Amino acid sequence: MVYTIEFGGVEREPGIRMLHDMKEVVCDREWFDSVDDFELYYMFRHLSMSEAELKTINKQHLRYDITVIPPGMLGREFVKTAGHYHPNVPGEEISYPEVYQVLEGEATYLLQKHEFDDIVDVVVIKAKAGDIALIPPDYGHVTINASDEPLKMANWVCCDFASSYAPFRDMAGGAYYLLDKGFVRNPCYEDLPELRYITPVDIPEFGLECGRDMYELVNDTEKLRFLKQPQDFVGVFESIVTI
Ligand SMILES: O=P(O)(O)OC[C@H]1O[C@](O)(CO)[C@@H](O)[C@@H]1O
Repeated sequence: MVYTIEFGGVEREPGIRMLHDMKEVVCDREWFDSVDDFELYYMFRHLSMSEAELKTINKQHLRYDITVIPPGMLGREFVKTAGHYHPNVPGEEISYPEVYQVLEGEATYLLQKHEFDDIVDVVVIKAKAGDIALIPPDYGHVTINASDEPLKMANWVCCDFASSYAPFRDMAGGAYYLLDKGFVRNPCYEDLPELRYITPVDIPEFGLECGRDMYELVNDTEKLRFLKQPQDFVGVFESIVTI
């Protein structure tokens, strides 16, 4: 039976990420080779509470999604998303950012920044229900559910681009794996910086407040312009990532 959620009074069917979609990025290869395929997480994209709001969201080139990641282990590793980067905004030297909010459960976000062939920064944000986690431009990201409850999270993102999964696939996953014994380095990456931990914060410039449902920004989409024109908000991104 398909796992569904209700949003805006409508039952929604998900896109489903299967274990086999994650073939290249799972740490525990022995475990991977020993199990049959199964459903890992559920992606409900292009959501809105009403048709009128969907029109507003589409007109603004935005997308509001919900993702549900049931708890579980991929062998020794906690269940996670495939990991992706976003492309640069056309004509700019900066990539599209994204913002997540945990709706239920707990998330561990792993963010990593490339400069040429090097990873120059790796950041962990641990977030609980209500918390906001901003993915600044130029950071690839993975979401991990390291709890024993389902993780339900929302995101706002610009809908004008396709995510890039290849950098994570080519390196057998993110810079660090979160195993039952804690974070370990992914040996495919050379010269990794130490993990940095930052905490979820309110971002008043973007109308984002921990504990306040960020879907409400559908009524104030100007606040979400940073998702489409991040080049105008570089100072705000810098202040958040250095906290
Ligand atoms: O498997 P992916 O594409 O990394 O997706 C995880 C979630 O991230 C998003 O792509 C947003 O970045 C959601 O639409 C999706 O549900």
